[in-house]
Amino acid sequence: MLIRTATLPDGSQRDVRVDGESIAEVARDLDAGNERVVDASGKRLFPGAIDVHVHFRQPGYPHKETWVTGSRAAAAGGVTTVVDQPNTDPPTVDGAAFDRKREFAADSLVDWGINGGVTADWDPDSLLSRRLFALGEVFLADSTGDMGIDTELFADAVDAATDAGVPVTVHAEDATRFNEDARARDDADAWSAYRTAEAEAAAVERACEIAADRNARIHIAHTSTPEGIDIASDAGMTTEVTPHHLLLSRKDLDELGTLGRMNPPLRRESRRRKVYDRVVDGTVDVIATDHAPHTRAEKDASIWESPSGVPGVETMLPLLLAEARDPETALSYERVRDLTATNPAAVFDVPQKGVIEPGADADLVLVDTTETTAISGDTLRTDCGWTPFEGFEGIFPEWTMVRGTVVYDGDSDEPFAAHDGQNVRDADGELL
Ligand SMILES: O=C1C[C@@H](C(=O)O)NC(=O)N1
Repeated sequence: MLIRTATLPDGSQRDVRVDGESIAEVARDLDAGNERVVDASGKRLFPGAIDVHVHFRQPGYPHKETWVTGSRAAAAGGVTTVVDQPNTDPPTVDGAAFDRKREFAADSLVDWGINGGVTADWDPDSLLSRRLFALGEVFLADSTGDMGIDTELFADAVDAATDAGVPVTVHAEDATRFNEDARARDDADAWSAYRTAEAEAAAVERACEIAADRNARIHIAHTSTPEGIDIASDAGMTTEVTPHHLLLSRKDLDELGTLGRMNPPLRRESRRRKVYDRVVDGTVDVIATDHAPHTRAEKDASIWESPSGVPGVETMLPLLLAEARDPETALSYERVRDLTATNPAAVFDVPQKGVIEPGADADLVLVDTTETTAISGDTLRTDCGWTPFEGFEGIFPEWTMVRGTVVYDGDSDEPFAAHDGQNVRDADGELL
């Protein structure tokens, strides 16, 4: 396929030739051979997004999401690689559980990686002998799945992963810093009052100290506070922010109710703005969704009983593109590309993804940034059927390509192609 006159994220116009699964050429005025030509003039072409933090719920909870519905949601949102987290049933804490999850991942329309987790009864030897994407999210406090561990076990896990050459991602909250007084309340904001910003900052600090003592590098998942971001960044570690911590705050909880409960929770508007600044200025490395679907019926409970988590894989890139288009924000299309594709590929060492360059995987997303659509839970592909971003404007893909195959075509009556997503390759081009 020859994609003609596409506007790349940096504003330059190029032709992009796709040959098989890879990008063959990126240049001006390429001659068309015997191939399909797509006129992309006036449209923008992005590298497919790499969402390094999704919960696709299989095995264990297929009523919340499956690899089929989750990966369709990803493709419809311009995400061409997803990385699944270990809090499934069974939890992905040994080699057998990894192998079992791999069978479900075979249903994925987009490329994928599988993370391994840590619990008191994990089996590091068998787990780390598998081709993990990363060890993580390692939970330093309980969340969905109750996989919180203490810092001693965390230190052992960092040692084991570092010896095996596997990156570590951390869910950093310190439950000893939660505000027990908030337990007396029953409004939706009580969750944010309970799981405090200080609890995140303290856990980030401790995790970074443990890593630094070992000369190891860790990646802090879904940082929700400027304090947490700054501590990690000053310690030379990488950070990730979710779209919900970037765009929503405690002031939205009146309307969201328990749909706005997640871990870490939404923060005050003043903190959200500072998180946004750090996303714009390059302090934050990665945007990832923490796509954590639960059914509406499950969420429809008291703030203390409702499960934590919101869906997000389908709306991340559309929301960020709408932010970049808005002249009132300082977010650029180039920065969106870096946060969603180039940086996650660099942080996790997946060099064949995240860039539009000859030799890279042809993971591409074409968008028309002149058109926005109001986001609605009714039309999203995630099986949970709701979104915390109801009514927000998004710029959705016209089509999404994974390794040369258009897996999602928004103009078609049958938008999803049959396609086998693959485990991403490691730096040597070997299948993970
Ligand atoms: O850490 C997590 C886990 C996730 C889930 O539901 O799996 N939901 C969250 O809100 N945070």
